[in-house]
Amino acid sequence: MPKSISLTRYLIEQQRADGLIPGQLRLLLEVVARACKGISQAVNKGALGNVLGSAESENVQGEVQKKLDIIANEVLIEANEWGGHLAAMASEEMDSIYVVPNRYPQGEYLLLFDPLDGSSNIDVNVSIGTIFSVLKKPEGSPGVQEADFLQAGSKQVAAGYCIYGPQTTLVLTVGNGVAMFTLDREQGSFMLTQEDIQIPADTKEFAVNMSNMRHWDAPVKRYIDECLAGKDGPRGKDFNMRWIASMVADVHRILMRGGVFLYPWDKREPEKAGKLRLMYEANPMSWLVEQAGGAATNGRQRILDLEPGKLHERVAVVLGSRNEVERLTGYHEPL
Ligand SMILES: O=P(O)(O)OC[C@H]1O[C@](O)(COP(=O)(O)O)[C@@H](O)[C@@H]1O
Ligand SMILES: [Mg+2]
Ligand SMILES: [Mg+2]
Repeated sequence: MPKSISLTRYLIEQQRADGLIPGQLRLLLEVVARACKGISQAVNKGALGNVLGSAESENVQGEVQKKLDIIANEVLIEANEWGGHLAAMASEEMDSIYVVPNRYPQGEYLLLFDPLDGSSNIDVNVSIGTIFSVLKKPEGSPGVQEADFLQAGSKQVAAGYCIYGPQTTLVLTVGNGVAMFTLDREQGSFMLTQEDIQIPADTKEFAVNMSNMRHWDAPVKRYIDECLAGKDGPRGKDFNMRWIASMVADVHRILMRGGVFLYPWDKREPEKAGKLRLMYEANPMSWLVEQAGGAATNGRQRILDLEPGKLHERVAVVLGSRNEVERLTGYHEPL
């Protein structure tokens, strides 16, 4: 890998050489990256910037919003609304879609985001992130409505996340493998630090919130019981466990060294398919994981094939090292 390739240069090369990125999409991704730099700065300031703590408001899912949830949402909207590449945006923190105001030029893309993932970790200085997904507005539909967003994850044209951890790192796919860029704070640029990221097919590490074990369905319980049985159990090997409670950080670890991540359906709220949101958490992460050679299902079906019924739809998630995802998916009865 040649040294010193910035995100801008990487995207221009993808546009030129591979024709994978139309000009408007390239500009859109640069704006998202710029917004992430702004969010990273706010995260870094922490208490000094008065950005920690609760905002005393609730989002559409009934979750108490943190100040940084709202700041990150505003940064993303303000950065993206005037550039001319977007028709509308949707966010975990907004009830309905945000249509680009008439005073700005209208573009052909739809941007979805979880502005701040891992909100419970904001105040305790643990890695958090921004997750994003880009879709194309369906052709021929006048204006833009929520229904335009309801496309399967397989229709994404770009997806990624930015993790605010010991380093600020942006991980991206446009359907040509997964590339990673680390923020060089002296230059103010994201620099390419890894290309063609691959998740090993096998692993000895799982990530799940074990405190929910008594609420799980039998196939999930069986899978974890077998991992816990270690060398003496049916798997014949010892497993390690990690749970950061920021999906972005758990998925980042899996992209870096393998592993399997589970947030299954459970009996606490049986009417919900899962905790995580399909359109701006599971879909972008599933595409990244597949592009890195891994797999992602809801226990039965490939996540990228699910047809969303609503913007804030929830989904059960199993993703990561291919053989583990296939094993757990195999434990579920087919539909
Ligand atoms: O606290 P729990 O139940 O373990 O849930 C943790 C999960 O919730 C999330 O924080 C949900 O994301 P938000 O912070 O964006 O709502 C995931 O990132 C994480 O995997
Ligand atoms: Mg989230
Ligand atoms: Mg969030």
